[in-house]
Amino acid sequence: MKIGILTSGGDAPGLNAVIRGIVYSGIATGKCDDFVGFRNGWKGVVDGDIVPLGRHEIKGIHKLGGTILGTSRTNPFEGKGGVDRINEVMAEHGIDAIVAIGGEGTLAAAKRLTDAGINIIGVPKTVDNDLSATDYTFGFDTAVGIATEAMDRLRTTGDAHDRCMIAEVMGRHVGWIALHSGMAAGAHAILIPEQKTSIDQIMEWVTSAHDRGRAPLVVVAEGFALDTMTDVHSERGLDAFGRPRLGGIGELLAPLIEERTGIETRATTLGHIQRGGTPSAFDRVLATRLGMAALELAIEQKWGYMVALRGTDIVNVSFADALGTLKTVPQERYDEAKILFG
Ligand SMILES: Nc1ncnc2c1ncn2[C@@H]1O[C@H](COP(=O)(O)OP(=O)(O)O)[C@@H](O)[C@H]1O
Ligand SMILES: O=P(O)(O)OC[C@H]1O[C@](O)(COP(=O)(O)O)[C@@H](O)[C@@H]1O
Ligand SMILES: [Mg+2]
Repeated sequence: MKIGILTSGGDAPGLNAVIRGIVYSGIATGKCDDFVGFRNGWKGVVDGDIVPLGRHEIKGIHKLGGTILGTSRTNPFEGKGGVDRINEVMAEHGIDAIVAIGGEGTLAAAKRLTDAGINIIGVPKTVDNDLSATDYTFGFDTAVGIATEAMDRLRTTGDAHDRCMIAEVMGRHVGWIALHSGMAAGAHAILIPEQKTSIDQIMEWVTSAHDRGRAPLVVVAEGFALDTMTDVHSERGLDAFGRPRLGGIGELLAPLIEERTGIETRATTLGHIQRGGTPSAFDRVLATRLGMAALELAIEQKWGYMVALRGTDIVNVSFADALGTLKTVPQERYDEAKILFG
């Protein structure tokens, strides 16, 4: 069997470890030794942009951030794409199956293509950790680690100047990165999309921390909205799929907090730093195991399934069951964190 691998959507630390896990386990078990990579996500499938993937290409890549294959947010049904074109490219290159490593967007496309008869296995990826079918996605632990380290640094400069520091993190429409990095850094307030909050409440938390002699740290997820806002804060237009590009809520909150509390306030948006660089050990192990399990699924020809983490086990979930609902931060996880606010 010849397997083509692609990485699609926003990159996440651990993508290379998945690629290595698939190829290496295929070769090591003797189950498959014929792999190629599609460059830049679905774009490479549609364009027939294909590179060899052998032992040489995957050597040591589990330690590297980004993806050796490149990624994009290309929709495989748009432009010259579509089922016929993809079948044509696969036949031309003798490719029997695709392993698609991506988030909910990539996997939604994978489901449509599988329904049309193309052999696809999925591997879930996102720093946002918002896929409901898996307990954790690789990339999340690394992003939380980077954000936590940044917040530790924001706290020392905040302390030195007696300022309120706002750290804005990624996560799109969920607050997982904010919740975990905020708890790890000991934030005085964590603002997430799942919990609309008033400026008065934020002011109360900031003032109470400051009254105890602390330099308040406020962690805000990019998708957070104040209770007075009708929509998320977006000032950079739409992405290729027509979704609002998020970012900037921290800068919006800073003058409001400063004005109401009288405490000098600075905002830092961590942005793509959270997705760059070397994956954590946890993410390398998770990504490698997911890659190995994806290879097994392909050998079993379980098309239309993705691998997922449940507890400490790697399990299989059908695309149909995996897609649909976002994994948001449950009320009890927020309530637990909130006890330590202020
Ligand atoms: N329902 C869908 N059908 C077909 N293609 C889709 C669908 N949803 C998303 N895509 C395509 O997949 C790309 C990757 O999805 P995106 O959400 O950007 O990243 P991720 O895979 O990380 O969630 C999108 O830019 C879009 O072109
Ligand atoms: O890299 P871009 O296109 O600016 O997108 C930023 C978005 O990508 C993410 O980092 C990851 O999202 P996906 O996993 O859906 O690709 C979000 O947290 C963020 O909102
Ligand atoms: Mg997505």
